[in-house]
Amino acid sequence: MRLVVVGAAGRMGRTLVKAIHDTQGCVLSAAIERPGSPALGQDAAVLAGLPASGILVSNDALAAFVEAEGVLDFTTPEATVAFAGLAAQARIVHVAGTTGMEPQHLAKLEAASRHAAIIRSGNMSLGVNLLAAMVRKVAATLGTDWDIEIVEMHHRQKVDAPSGTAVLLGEAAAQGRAVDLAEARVAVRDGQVGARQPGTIGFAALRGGTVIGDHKVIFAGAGERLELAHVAEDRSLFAQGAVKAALWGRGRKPGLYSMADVLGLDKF
Ligand SMILES: NC(=O)C1=CN([C@@H]2O[C@H](COP(=O)(O)OP(=O)(O)OC[C@H]3O[C@@H](n4cnc5c(N)ncnc54)[C@H](OP(=O)(O)O)[C@@H]3O)[C@@H](O)[C@H]2O)C=CC1
Ligand SMILES: O=C(O)C1=N[C@H](C(=O)O)C[C@H](O)C1
Repeated sequence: MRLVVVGAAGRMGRTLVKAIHDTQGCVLSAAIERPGSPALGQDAAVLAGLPASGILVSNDALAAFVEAEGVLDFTTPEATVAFAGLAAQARIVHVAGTTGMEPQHLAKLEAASRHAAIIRSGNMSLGVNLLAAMVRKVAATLGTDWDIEIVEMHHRQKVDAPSGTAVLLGEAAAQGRAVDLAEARVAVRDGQVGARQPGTIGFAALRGGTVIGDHKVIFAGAGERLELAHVAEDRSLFAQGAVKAALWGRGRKPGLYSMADVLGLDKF
């Protein structure tokens, strides 16, 4: 499968180039960065710590997409919306791992998914998607006298909070309780905030050092606590998940899909 990596010089971009190199049946067909990026003209494989491939980083996304079958996109919400439009034009699979997406970005992704398969997830790992399925089940089993709090920690360079994974886990908890996360969510506490409101789902975001991604969902009841956690030890697990998603999406009809679809976890 011919794959383009956008944001190819970023932390995930470099990891994706390596994952494509390591996957039989996949080939890097182009590497894209924004206009003005110092990475333009550099060999994408060399940036990823591999021997030179001859694929030089460029900023002509549409030209790259029409020659490819899929695009792996871990960039920014604005860039991902633009790439979704181009991937729809080129009718190629779009794997969107970008987090911090607001409702207006998601609406545009939804529109683009009428023309091409988009697989979007705040976390492409098997472990987190399995955790989400467990959280949904536990939240459905326990009543609202069990408080739900989601704690995440990431490296100091991360720009969005709460993390996409924390939101994904919050959505799973909200689904389990049959409530709307937008109404139940409490993402900031500072000062005299008053006692915890029953039924809310709280978030706490920690930032520091080089932490790749730690997530914990706490169910706090009277006199006991249940904690479900995931620790990402290497970015390659997200990249491998993204490549798997692209392969799964090849030949699939247009639509907006999730990693749970790719991993067949809906039946869990
Ligand atoms: N779903 C998942 O499993 C995972 C999701 N993520 C998410 O992926 C995203 C990227 O993370 P990370 O790699 O750490 O971030 P980085 O900042 O290291 O990488 C993002 C890259 O995208 C580039 N970029 C930005 N705008 C454009 C554009 N318009 N065209 C082309 N390239 C562009 C940036 O270039 P420049 O720096 O020059 O602006 C940068 O090289 C985040 O939203 C993160 O949360 C991360 C890990 C796993
Ligand atoms: O920015 C990151 O690094 C990560 N982002 C994703 C998120 O926001 O949940 C996934 C992973 O935790 C790493």
